[in-house]
Amino acid sequence: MQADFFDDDPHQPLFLQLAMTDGDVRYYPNWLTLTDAERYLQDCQKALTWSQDYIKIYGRDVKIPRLQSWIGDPEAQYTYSQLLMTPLPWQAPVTEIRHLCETTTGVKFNSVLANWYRDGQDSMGMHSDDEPELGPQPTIASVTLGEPRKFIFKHKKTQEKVEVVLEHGSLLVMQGDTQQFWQHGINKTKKPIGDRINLTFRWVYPLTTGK
Ligand SMILES: O=C(O)CCC(=O)C(=O)O
Ligand SMILES: [Fe+2]
Repeated sequence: MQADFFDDDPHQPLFLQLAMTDGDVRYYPNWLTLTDAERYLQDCQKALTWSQDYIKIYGRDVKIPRLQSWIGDPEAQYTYSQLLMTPLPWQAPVTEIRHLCETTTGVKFNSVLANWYRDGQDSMGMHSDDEPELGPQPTIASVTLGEPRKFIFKHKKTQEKVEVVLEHGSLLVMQGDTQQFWQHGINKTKKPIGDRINLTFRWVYPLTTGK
């Protein structure tokens, strides 16, 4: 990973600005203390309602390779890979982490997609979080708890790749034009690895009915 370290505001945690054109991605290692990260990992595993959803690929229903939970304010309905997700109510661990994300980024979040990668065979295909309900330049705050995984960015036009290992207790913030120009994802790995929970906080604009 190529990056510059930023420490311009002593009241804000340190972050690395990833070296990439057409995008704005910041990585905050050790964003949470180890004690908090451990506690949040266990609390999220226990407290959230997890399900293995299906997505349509070429007209067929395919089980996604991870568990998910969609949480948010009631109006924050969201389509993910053609799946309309109605949010579950906020719960203690995610509400706390949401406030920490809002403090670090200076933006508000009304929903979170939680992903549970149970082992190396769980993954996330390359995609952009560019659904219309997220607006043109969404800020997405992505918190990692548990096993570190390699996060891959791929530029949509130049195919350029940028990789960053997302560590336990870290925060990744994607903003500006990042979703317009880049895809991101997590590959499977044969390494014997354990659980990772990722929380991606978003602001979802309520869908208009066209009336
Ligand atoms: O697990 C991750 O780090 C990525 C999750 C992600 O890209 C998403 O939920 O849209
Ligand atoms: Fe994503």
